[in-house]
Amino acid sequence: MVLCPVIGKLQHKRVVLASASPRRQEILSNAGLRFEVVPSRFKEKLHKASFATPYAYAVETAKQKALEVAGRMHQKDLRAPDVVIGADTIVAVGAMILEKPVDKQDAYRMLSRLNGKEHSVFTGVAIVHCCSKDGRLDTEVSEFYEETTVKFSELSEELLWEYINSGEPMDKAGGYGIQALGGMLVEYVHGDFLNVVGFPLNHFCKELARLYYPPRPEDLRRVRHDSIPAVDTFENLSDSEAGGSDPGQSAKGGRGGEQVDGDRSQAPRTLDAALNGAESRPPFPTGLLELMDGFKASKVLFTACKLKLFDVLKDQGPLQAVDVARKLSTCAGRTEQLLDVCAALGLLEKTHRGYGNTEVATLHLVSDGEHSLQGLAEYNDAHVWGVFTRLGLAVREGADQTRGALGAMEEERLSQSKELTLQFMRAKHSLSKLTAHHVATAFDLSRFASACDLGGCTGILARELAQEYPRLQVTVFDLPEVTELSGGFQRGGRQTERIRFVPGDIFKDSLPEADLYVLSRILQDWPDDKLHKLLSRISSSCKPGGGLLVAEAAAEEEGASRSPRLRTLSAGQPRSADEHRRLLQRHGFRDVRVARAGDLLCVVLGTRAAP
Ligand SMILES: O=c1[nH]cc([C@@H]2O[C@H](COP(=O)(O)OP(=O)(O)OP(=O)(O)O)[C@@H](O)[C@H]2O)c(=O)[nH]1
Repeated sequence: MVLCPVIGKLQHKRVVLASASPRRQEILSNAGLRFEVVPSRFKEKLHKASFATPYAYAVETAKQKALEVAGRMHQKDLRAPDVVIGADTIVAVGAMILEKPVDKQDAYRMLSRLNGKEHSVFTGVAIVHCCSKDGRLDTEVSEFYEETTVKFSELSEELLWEYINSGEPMDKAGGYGIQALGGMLVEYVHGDFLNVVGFPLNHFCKELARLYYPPRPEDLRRVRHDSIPAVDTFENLSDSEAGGSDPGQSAKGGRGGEQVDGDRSQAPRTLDAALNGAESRPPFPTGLLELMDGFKASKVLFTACKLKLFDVLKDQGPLQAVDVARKLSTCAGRTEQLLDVCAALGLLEKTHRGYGNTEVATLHLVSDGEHSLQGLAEYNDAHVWGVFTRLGLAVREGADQTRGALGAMEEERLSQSKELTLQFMRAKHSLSKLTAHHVATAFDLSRFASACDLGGCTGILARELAQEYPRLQVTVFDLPEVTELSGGFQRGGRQTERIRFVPGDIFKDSLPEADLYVLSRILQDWPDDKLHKLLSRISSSCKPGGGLLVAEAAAEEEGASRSPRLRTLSAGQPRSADEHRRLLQRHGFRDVRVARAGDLLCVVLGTRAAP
């Protein structure tokens, strides 16, 4: 959702953030901006002494970063993006400029200089509007800076070294990260906090408002002495009331770009006629192009996982591309390309010390992490990818065939090797870890004394149920080859005493007795005949007053994001709340209630009526 209409103004443009800083990426994506990340290769080596002020240096560096990316992209594709955003954050103590420390001693020098004193943090920002005409790149640059004052407490040598040894200072201007451990060093902040973190979002929105909304005459009178709109100006704007425009037009309308030297009254250079005629061109189809390229991004992620790239970087990173290639025994040139794309996708951070995992990679892509999704990536690469290549055939041959694609895969899995079963289990295990808590808590299940998770695989949901409901006994019912391997996924814990694994086939064997039956992400994989067979078996085993809890991918109209639909495309359309309700009612369940569980699932609970 885009709250702020000025951010929305960039929605149909191809926007590029020319920065490798994960903080900038986070600030802008949190604000609802959709953009690509192309880290700048501009070397931050401008001659500081030649700038009259520290902020002039930051603004010029930001501009050069953005222009380098615009130029490179234009050269490569002969088509530059619409907008390139560059930024540069520095710390200034008097006239001295501090950037990112090069090593621990450097970090120590910086932090000692800041110790017990007040300093300024400047972020220079450049918004470059690009236009290609006759193979030539034309740019219009708007630039500004923001200043925030920060004061450090008096800190002991011991504390400074402890902080330096945490590793946090190394990729941060001035050698500290105010948003993390570095926040403990800070006594006060005057000004925009996000500016210290790396991007002055508020000023950026004001700048967009200035560029995209030409002033009405009464506004001109009101803001005559300050061309930057007040905060409420951009917060209250909407397209209809303000008459949005492109910056080329606003430039014609006379609102000037802010100059580095603080002269805000000068108008910026206008773009050539091609940009002024932009109204007649259709909006840039960013979303569509993203869709067309989406498979490439998935394949990059799968390949990096398969090569164990994130594991290597976790243990030994950051590493230069050539060292990564050596460790993975891969081609150096191609490895560097893979690393750069991973950085552009937000999976890696690229700094002068080399490539390292981002937080999301550390959390979800390292194989032995508590929240690892490695198994899912591996399985999607090895199997789901193949299923989707048969999507055309499935669609041509009808819905049952489409559903059959996953069913066929399931059957293929069953007839195949232990390694394939393990791969399937790892995928299900990692996905269940994300959703189990939501499923277990979607309804109050404390009235049930026993539960049976049908197709419960490694028992992740069983564990969550046992943890949530202290008197609940849980049975995990799954195929013998699955229950046999499930031991490898168990870790200790008191609640495991109340969990047992029973081998069996949900379609053939008698179901274990239980007050509550659970089907989590099972129904979606089967064609209708099998699905009804399964529900009718459950209905026969369930005592009156007992329950059936079903968790399935949520349908889009219930507010789910696009991904659940994609995830189940080859297994048919996710059911709506009403369809779920009717399905359970048809099999003898009443009081059917539906709830959302997290972002992905819809959970349904029904009570078995007396026959
Ligand atoms: O409190 C904090 N202060 C600063 C930061 C981060 O520091 C860096 C500043 O470096 P720079 O502006 O040169 O940006 P880079 O990271 O090198 O990326 P570019 O590709 O844009 O050059 C910046 O990442 C801030 O976010 C911080 O995190 N906390």
